[in-house]
Amino acid sequence: MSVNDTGSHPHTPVLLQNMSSSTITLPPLAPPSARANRSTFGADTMPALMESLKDRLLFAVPKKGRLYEKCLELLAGADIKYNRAHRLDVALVQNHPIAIVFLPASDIPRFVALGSVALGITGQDVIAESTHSGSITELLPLGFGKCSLQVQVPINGPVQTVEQLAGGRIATSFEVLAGEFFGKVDDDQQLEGGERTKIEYVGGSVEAACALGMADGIVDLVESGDTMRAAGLHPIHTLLTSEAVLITSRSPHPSLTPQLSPLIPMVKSRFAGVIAAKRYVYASYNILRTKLPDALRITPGRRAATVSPLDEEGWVAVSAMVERKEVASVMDRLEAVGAEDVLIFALDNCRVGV
Ligand SMILES: Nc1ncnc2c1ncn2[C@@H]1O[C@H](COP(=O)(O)OP(=O)(O)OP(=O)(O)O)[C@@H](O)[C@H]1O
Ligand SMILES: O=P(O)(O)OC[C@H]1O[C@H](OP(=O)(O)OP(=O)(O)O)[C@H](O)[C@@H]1O
Repeated sequence: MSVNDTGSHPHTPVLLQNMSSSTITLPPLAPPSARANRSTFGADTMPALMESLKDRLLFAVPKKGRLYEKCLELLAGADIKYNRAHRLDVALVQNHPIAIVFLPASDIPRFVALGSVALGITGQDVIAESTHSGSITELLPLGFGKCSLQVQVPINGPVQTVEQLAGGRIATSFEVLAGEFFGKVDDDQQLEGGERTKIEYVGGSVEAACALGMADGIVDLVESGDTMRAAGLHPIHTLLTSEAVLITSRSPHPSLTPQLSPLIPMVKSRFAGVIAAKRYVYASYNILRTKLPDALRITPGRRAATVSPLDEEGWVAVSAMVERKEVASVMDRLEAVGAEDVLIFALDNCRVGV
């Protein structure tokens, strides 16, 4: 994961670099040589594309990496349909006045904060690292891309605390967050001669830095911990936990017209429905009315369970939403209190909030 939110961005899609339309604010241009090599958006294509983006809400989605597939699933679940031409980083949505803009996850906070795009998906880690975090509102946590930003050191090395790392060398893609964190450690430690911890930027494979002798410790993202274990590292401190979030700018761009503004709550509520449908299942069972209190303690439902009389004296049917991750244990416990005909249904979609 490489983060570079402050300077010019060699990977910023040429479409966005070249467009000059009232609908978007322009990031810095890439060097002419870089532009000359990217022939996807010829002079013929550009005006038509710019015209088609007018009166559309621009929505930035990571173009690759850990968040990409999950974002596509979310868009499909929310019935946001688009055609993406080969090599094109902009896709027009067919059934809404929205255009999806595929950007590097680390650039999305900047585009959203500047109002160049109205909505975006990226990781909270990337937002925290961004110089624009103060201009961004998180609308909805998306439940994927969960990871932690940790200080990791060699398992058998001489350094085992962050205090011992003070004055040493740290390799990271998160220069801002690591710099802030070790700045405080340095302030507390007051090393002789005012020595400070050195933060070295690396764009990826950060875990290799200690073995290569370029760092005493690293600051990097960890999910399962497999990468760090394989590199002989272990965590000694967690700077933050993160997941993917739907974001917008704190101060909406003037291009966000009254026609386009309602699309933001619509996308948010559709995404929330897709997330909830993944998180919950629908449980239904029959039980003797005398055992109902025991059963309702197991399946209280989100607001309350639905209880209906059965056409058999003394029996009721119960239905309630249950968290998917708990479903096996819920079924065991229902059986134990006398529930019969326990059925579990997957939800296709729903509107219940998350
Ligand atoms: N191991 C992981 N598990 C879960 N989420 C992760 C993990 N690594 C990264 N992420 C999340 O995905 C985001 C994008 O990371 P990823 O490494 O896929 O970026 P990328 O777009 O490939 O960027 P780069 O080219 O800079 O490496 C991160 O900012 C973080 O929010
Ligand atoms: O705890 P784990 O589940 O093993 O995941 C952690 C790894 O995932 C990320 O890198 P990624 O694989 O995205 O590649 P990168 O090093 O090129 O950024 C991160 O930088 C770690 O290397």
